Formats: sequence, structure tokens, C-alpha cells
Amino acid sequence: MNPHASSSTDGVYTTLLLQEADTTRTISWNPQIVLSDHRYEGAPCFLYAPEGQADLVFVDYFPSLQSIASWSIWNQPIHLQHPVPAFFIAPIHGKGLGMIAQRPINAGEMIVTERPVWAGRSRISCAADQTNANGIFHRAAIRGLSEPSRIAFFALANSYPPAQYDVVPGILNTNCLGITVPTRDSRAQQNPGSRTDTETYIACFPTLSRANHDCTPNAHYVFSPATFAGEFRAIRNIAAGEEITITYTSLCAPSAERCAFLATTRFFDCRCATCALPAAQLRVSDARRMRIREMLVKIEEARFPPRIPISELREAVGWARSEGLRVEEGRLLLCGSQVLTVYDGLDVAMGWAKEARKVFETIEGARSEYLRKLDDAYRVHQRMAAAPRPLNI
Ligand SMILES: C[S@@+](CC[C@H](N)C(=O)[O-])C[C@H]1O[C@@H](n2cnc3c(N)ncnc32)[C@H](O)[C@@H]1O
Repeated sequence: MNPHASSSTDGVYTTLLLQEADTTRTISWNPQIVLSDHRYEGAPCFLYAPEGQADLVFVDYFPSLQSIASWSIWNQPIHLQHPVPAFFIAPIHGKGLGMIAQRPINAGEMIVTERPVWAGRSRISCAADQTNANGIFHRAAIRGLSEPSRIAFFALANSYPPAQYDVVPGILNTNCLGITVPTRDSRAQQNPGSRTDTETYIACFPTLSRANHDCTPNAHYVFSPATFAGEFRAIRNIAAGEEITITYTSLCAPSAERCAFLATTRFFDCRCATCALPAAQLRVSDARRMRIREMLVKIEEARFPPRIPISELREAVGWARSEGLRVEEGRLLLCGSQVLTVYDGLDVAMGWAKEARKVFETIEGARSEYLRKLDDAYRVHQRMAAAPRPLNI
């Protein structure tokens, strides 16, 4: 019995609060699942995987973890070997550590892929006495990791104010990247196999989390649920000695907005080359990015198929290219192909779709979700091309 619990005479709640330093208990060994807190219903659990090695802790609610624990991927290693490593980690002036290209890296090349040491739901409810300031909940999650994973985790940067964030929530907030985790939605639970859904999950990686932010990044991060690994790909050619960077924020906001976001949510001042441009050049860059954002909002808000003049889309693609924003360039090209299919002509539409495909293959590889969208659009093109045309009389 817990010594604190047996010595308390102040009622159940006080008794339980006294247990705050250790409220975890193992509920399954194979794979290892630990219930973090048994004081309230629906308490989150920790899954330690791969089985027996605990290189990764996965934090979620029990029903999700039961399904996640059964994934076969936990027994499949991923291959991280590259003939010549693409990068090394080194100090970068004003940014802490970062990733530096060790050799020239070609656009579209996979730079690195790795599994996280920590993964979990982005929002999870903890008991009232488990706060970011005391870190009790997240410290309990880290406790079961293997020594190499724990060392890798605690070596990561922490930019969060220590008065409000214990070191473990501080490291998690500083380093987490978004991941996609297929989960069964409530309808699917009632009717297994009906459909799967995705929720917001995040993960902390020993190496990927070393990449610094840049407002004109040269690498793109994607997460592969098939291997449960994060991947960086070069979105343009990267020279040996260049820093490898990704983005932590929307790149279509103007510089002041981007910097304010990073300062208030990530607790650092952006020192990238774009934010350091001379004022006149920065104004030009800001104006282009805001026009790209306006166009992307217009596309999202328009009913399908969006009736947007192709001249405007072409102009926006040009701005995205000038700014080096390849994801935005791809999204604009994809939309352009849809607009052209309906209003201008299939041949031109196919040209735009091909360009969009090239962009997404480069930045996300063959498994890109955008390529699936392009395949769907291609099938529509084929059907329309095969359909008898009305007589033009
Ligand atoms: C995910 S970590 C990146 C790796 C980190 N530099 C390190 O030393 O491990 C994020 C932290 O790196 C620093 N950082 C990243 N991008 C930066 C930038 N553009 N300007 C200044 N600091 C940056 C900030 O301290 C930020 O909180």
C-alpha cells in the first residue's frame, strides 16, 4: 500500500493528492501499457514500444492505445542507413544546435527518417494536480524509456520559461512535430471496419527535432504512418555546409506575424535570413506572401470547382516560386488544374496537374496525400475526355 495513503486521515481526495509523485501502474506487460493515473475515469495510458526495448513511449487514452498496441509496425525496424550521411549536428549562431548539410543534397532526396522517442495526443486531460509547472504526468511517461532514448530526450533543447514549465513539458513543447495517427472514430467502433479517422497527435524526435525553423526552408517534414517515422526531404538543391531547415509556422503570413507567433507560442525570436532582409525587400516578400495567402483562402472558401480566373492563379504560382514556397506552389498548381478542367480545357489542366505532381513528388515523395488527390483529379479528367461532347450549335 502507498505509505502516504495509509497515513492520511483527511478524506479520500487529500489521500489521493498525496500520491501525486507516483500514480502509475502497469496494466499489461506484453506490450507494456502503463495507466498513468487511476484517480479518474478515462485516464491516459503510456504504451512502451517496441516491445521489451521501450525506445518509444506513446501517450493516449486506453481504448486508442489498445488498438495502437496491436499494430504490426512495432516489430518492423526502419532502415536509416544512407551511403553517405547527408548532415551533421553542430552549433548555429543564435539558434543553439542545428543540422548542416555534409554533402550536396538534391531536391527530392530523403535527408533523414526516424521514429520518435515520444508520441501522443496533442491535448490530453490530466488530473488537476498534474500541471506543466510540476511535469508529474509527462515525467511519468518518460520514466519507462530505454536509457538511450531517455538520454536523447533530455539532450533536446528547452526554450520554455522554467517558472511555468517543468523541463519535460518544456522539451516536449520546444521540439514536437505533428504526426498523423489513424484512429477509429466512434462510428467505426460501433461498426468495425466502416472507416478510420485521424486526430491531432505530436511527436518528439532525437534528430529531426534538431532542425531549426526558417521562413524560406529548404526541407519539408512529413510523417509516414506506414513506418511510424518522420521524414525530411530536400525541397530544393542544398549545398554542402548549408543549414537544413523546416518551418514551424505558416509561411504565408507577413514577417511580423510569423515572428510574433514564434515569440509567443515557441518562445524564440526568429533569426532566419528572410526575417533579416533589408526593409524594402522584406516589404516585397510580405506583400507576395499575403497575396498567396489570400488566394489559398479564396480557394478553400470557394465552392468546388472554384471559379477563380486562371490569370490570378498563374500570378500566385509565380509569387510562390519567387518566395521558394514549394508546398504553396503545389497547392496552387493543383487548384489551377481543377479550375482549368472545368472552365478552360483538359489539355491545359493536365499540364498544371503534371507540374503539381512534380512538386509533390519532390517535397513529399511517392506516398504524398496530394498525389492521391491528383490521381482522383486525373480519373475525372479521363471520364470527361471520354464523355460525348454536346453539339456546339
Ligand atoms: C526544435 S528546436 C531546434 C533545435 C535547437 N536549436 C537545438 O539546439 O536543439 C527549437 C529551438 O531552436 C531554436 N530555433 C529554431 N529556429 C530558430 C530561428 N529561426 N531563430 C532562432 N532560434 C531558433 C529556438 O531556441 C527553438 O526553441
